[in-house]
Amino acid sequence: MGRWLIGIDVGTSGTKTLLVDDEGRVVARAYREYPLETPRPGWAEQDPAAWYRAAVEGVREVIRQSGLAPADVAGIGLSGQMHGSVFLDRSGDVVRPPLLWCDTRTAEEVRELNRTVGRERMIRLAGSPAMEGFTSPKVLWLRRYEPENFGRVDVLLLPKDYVRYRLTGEKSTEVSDAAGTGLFDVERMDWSTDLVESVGLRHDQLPPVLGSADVAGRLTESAAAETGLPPGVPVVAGGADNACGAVGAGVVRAGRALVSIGTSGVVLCHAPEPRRDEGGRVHTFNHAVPGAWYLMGVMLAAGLSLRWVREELGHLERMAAELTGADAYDLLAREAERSPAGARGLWFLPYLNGERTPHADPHARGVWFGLSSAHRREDLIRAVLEGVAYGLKDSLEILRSLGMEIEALRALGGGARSPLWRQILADVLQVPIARLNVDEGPGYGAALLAGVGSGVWADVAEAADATVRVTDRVEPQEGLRLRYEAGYAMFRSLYQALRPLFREAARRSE
Ligand SMILES: Nc1ncnc2c1ncn2[C@@H]1O[C@H](COP(=O)(O)OP(=O)(O)O)[C@@H](O)[C@H]1O
Ligand SMILES: O=C(CO)[C@@H](O)[C@H](O)COP(=O)(O)O
Repeated sequence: MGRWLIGIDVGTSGTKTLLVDDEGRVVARAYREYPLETPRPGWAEQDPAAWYRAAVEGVREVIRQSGLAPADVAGIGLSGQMHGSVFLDRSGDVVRPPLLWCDTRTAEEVRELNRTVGRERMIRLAGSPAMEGFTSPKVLWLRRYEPENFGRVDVLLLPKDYVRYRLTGEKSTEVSDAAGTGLFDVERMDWSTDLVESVGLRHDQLPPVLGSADVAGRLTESAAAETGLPPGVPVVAGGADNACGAVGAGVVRAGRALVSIGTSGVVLCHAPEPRRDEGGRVHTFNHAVPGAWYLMGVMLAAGLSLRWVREELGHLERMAAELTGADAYDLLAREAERSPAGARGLWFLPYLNGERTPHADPHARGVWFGLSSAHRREDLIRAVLEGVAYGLKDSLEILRSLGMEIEALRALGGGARSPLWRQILADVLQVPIARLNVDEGPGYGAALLAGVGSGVWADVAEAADATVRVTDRVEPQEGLRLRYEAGYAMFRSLYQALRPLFREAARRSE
């Protein structure tokens, strides 16, 4: 039996597959994109079959790149975007496209849950109040607007659980993704009867909940034929992308924390006990480390804000990238470097799709504020990078106000690969931003979980300790502290001032 591991991260823009050796070295990687469907404004759906295809092709590609014998693979682990509602019928077919974490159609259902179950009770049981992105309001939405589809639901899975079901034929989930449903008691670590019944589901419509490193099943004959691996390879339960990101960044014990700029933006810290935020601004979810939790604040459009700039304003960079093979994001960052700290008095509110932490406001929208004819394109881009950093500072401040001691943040996600963005993070958040020897995040954490499940490492903390280390740190520049503190105060005031207008604008566009 070989000792090579595969980690598959079922992300929002695409699926990343990694092949890792038993010393934690990444030896091959593959990436397959798929579309994000927006059938109506605020809706976000994907085709689960596309996730599975991307995973299968990813496995084939990493094996091909490495030249490894397929029989040398010891285990597979999965990580995935959280909260998406994969409704399966009795034959295991998808009832309707899942509603994803970034889908905000459920504002009415969120109000209903926070009223009927009670906001405080939701926070105590589920670790967070009901929010548009979570799974439970999606179930209510289905029951209300598509009763026929609701009647066909046999089981509810999360995105990576669906891919694992296709690989193994077993339907299950695990603690870290169960925690993001809004149906799970995060302290008792079991489905909450009250929460499950509040959305009209029965217990038997929810899958068994495993530990993240438990072996959940083995590769079936048909999945083996599709992936090119031998049948019987163990597949571990895996974890939510943020839990796996934490494992893959070594955030596996108290005092460790990370900042991630992917599509979303996250500040997350390890928590040995399930401390809740009574204000419901950050979430308390179960970790992939057994018996542990993590607290996190989530921005909906962190990397997405820069991606939007690239798509809508970055024609030059996209063209240059196509001609020269450079990365359009790198070119945008280079342009932003020409703008000074504070972007010549320009602010950007990164609320393109509403915001979760700290405002829980689906109506908030993006804003450039302070624009004058003196501003240049470079200022517009820098203001976006700074606006995302200010939004992440909101999460950091809340975590600290809850007593979480955070001395430094480990950086993850595509955005954190930019040296300029890392420096801005260090300066705005006033904490050192650490880089790691591996910054693959969730897919890497999933591979480590596969290693634990197949006996390469004794437990999750040991796997992370053996493989993940800090390679360098960006320090905050003391000379910019006051400027960014003033910038942050203005950023916060802007949202407060605009909040009623965001509501008014939403009412007008109904
Ligand atoms: N070179 C770069 N410089 C700055 N930002 C980048 C760079 N490369 C990627 N990004 C940002 O990272 C985001 C994608 O991050 P990633 O971790 O791959 O996201 P996800 O897993 O959510 O799809 C992009 O939307 C972009 O904002
Ligand atoms: O909704 C959340 C966490 O609560 C998101 O973090 C999703 O889990 C996916 O984010 P990306 O990895 O695609 O940015």
